[in-house]
Amino acid sequence: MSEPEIVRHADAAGLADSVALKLVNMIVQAEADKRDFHLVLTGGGIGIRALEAVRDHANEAGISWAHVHLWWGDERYLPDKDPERNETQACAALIDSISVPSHQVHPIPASDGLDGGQVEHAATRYGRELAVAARGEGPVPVFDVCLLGVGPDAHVASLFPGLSGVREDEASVAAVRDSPKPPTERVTLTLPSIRAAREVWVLASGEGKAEAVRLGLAGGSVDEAPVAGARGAERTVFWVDEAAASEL
Ligand SMILES: O=C1O[C@H](COP(=O)(O)O)[C@@H](O)[C@H](O)[C@H]1O
Repeated sequence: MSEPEIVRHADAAGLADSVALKLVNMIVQAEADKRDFHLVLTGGGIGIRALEAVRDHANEAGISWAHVHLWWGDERYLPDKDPERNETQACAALIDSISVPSHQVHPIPASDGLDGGQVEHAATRYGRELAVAARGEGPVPVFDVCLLGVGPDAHVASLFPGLSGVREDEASVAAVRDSPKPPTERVTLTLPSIRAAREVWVLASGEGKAEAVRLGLAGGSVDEAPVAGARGAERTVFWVDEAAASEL
């Protein structure tokens, strides 16, 4: 696992823009190499803002999305198109405006889908989809970049302090039934899946995230601060604005 690096920007706008530019450049390079690029999306304020910036830069540059696969780090287990779903927000911010092949967009199942409203079944289904994409090379494909927001309570994806999901070390995907942040039911990648990513990028903006960023970089108990366990195989970057960096 890699040691975290910190990239600081003055504010949320600069942070989102810089994340977007870096991502677009990586996608352009992968397309030039004709290599699949697996990107894990996040929900949350700065995560969605970064996707809007990706849309603007990508459309300006006219990039190809032919080899890009989009996954989600977590989802709020709600009906399809619910405005609180991370997928719905990502579609509005980015996906509806780009020409990524639809079979390469891999949303986490919705609560009104094929799983009869059973969040555990939805988690199992997503785990299977990941395994198929990994083509026998592991439980999940090698994600090029895993984007993660972080909550004020130091959660990442839907791995919350003190809940069992943080300690899951076998399954690639976990169901959450008791999220302290609504909705209570969620589906999340587990830490082993996040750590399988080449690069993990934690995005944090605003003073409310300052303590979580401090804990995430201090590398303390993952059970108390799941963000401390968010590390990439090759690179870990904490993209922060000055307010989120105020306790460093
Ligand atoms: O519920 C969630 O929260 C986190 C952080 O969101 P924020 O609005 O406080 O930035 C997000 O990373 C996660 O994907 C989402 O489901």
